[in-house]
Amino acid sequence: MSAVRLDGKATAAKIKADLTARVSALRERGITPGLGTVLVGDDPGSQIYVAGKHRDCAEVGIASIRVDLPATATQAEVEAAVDELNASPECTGYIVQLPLPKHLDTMALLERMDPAKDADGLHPVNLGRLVHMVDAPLPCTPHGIVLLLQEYGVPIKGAEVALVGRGITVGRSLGLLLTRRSENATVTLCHTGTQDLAGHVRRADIVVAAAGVPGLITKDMVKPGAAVLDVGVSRVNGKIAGDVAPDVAEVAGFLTPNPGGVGPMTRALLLANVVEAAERLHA
Ligand SMILES: Nc1nc(=O)c2c([nH]1)NC[C@@H]1CN(c3ccc(C(=O)N[C@@H](CCC(=O)O)C(=O)O)cc3)C=[N+]21
Repeated sequence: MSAVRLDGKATAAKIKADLTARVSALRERGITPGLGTVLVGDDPGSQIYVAGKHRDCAEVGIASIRVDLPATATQAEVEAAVDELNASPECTGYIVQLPLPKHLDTMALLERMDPAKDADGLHPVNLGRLVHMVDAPLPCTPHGIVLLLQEYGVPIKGAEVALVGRGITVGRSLGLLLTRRSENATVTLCHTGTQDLAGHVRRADIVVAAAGVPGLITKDMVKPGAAVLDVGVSRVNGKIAGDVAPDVAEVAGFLTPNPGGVGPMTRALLLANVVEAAERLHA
């Protein structure tokens, strides 16, 4: 048996085609959505992601504004960049690329962002709205995962879901998303303090691996037929290594390739947040 491939690249292309049409409708009204990125330092991974985001923008007709600061930038300098994007009419949504260098106060910077321009859905006000189950820009990776499962008809309602990793960008936020009434999944949020990880994963109909530990999820841990989504982006010998061991494909019913799975969905849903912010602003 071999798992159905959850093709994030192809699904993201469909989403981008829809966004391209919505961007041209906005442009006909004289409105150009614009994505801002704030990148501090020269982490090679972050450089690649930010460059990719600007390429994606060009593809769907979104303008982009890039602010790059040196690794030595002070809190005040990064705050000034945030203030500038908050005030800029060309910027309808932006992100501060994470993680930031250790000397910076990430929470203070996120709180300083205009929640209406929060393209990542990670502003505490927007995460609070998600907790309250009211409308807000959604975190991109969790939203992308839900759309990818829906695209392939993987049932979410009533499913047992094991989330591996409690990070704010994936596990924690995805748990909130999947337990809304509209999704109605049952979620177990596993983390480094979990006693019996294999036991929790084995019960799951859907497994999302976002721990950043290469090969953490092995074949023996996966229930036959389960959907497995690999969010891991570790680098081992220069190559992307996911959190899911390759032979999981022999037992899983559905599996994301990596690369080509969750990553492209994350990028597409970032664009969606920027377009939605522009639509909301000019409604
Ligand atoms: N504020 C913030 N928001 C983020 O969304 C954010 C962040 N900070 N910091 C870093 C992580 C990582 N991340 C990825 C997005 C897409 C791919 C992606 O599209 N990857 C391609 C492969 C790209 C390659 O080959 O390097 C793929 O999976 O097919 C990967 C990683 C977003 N992040």
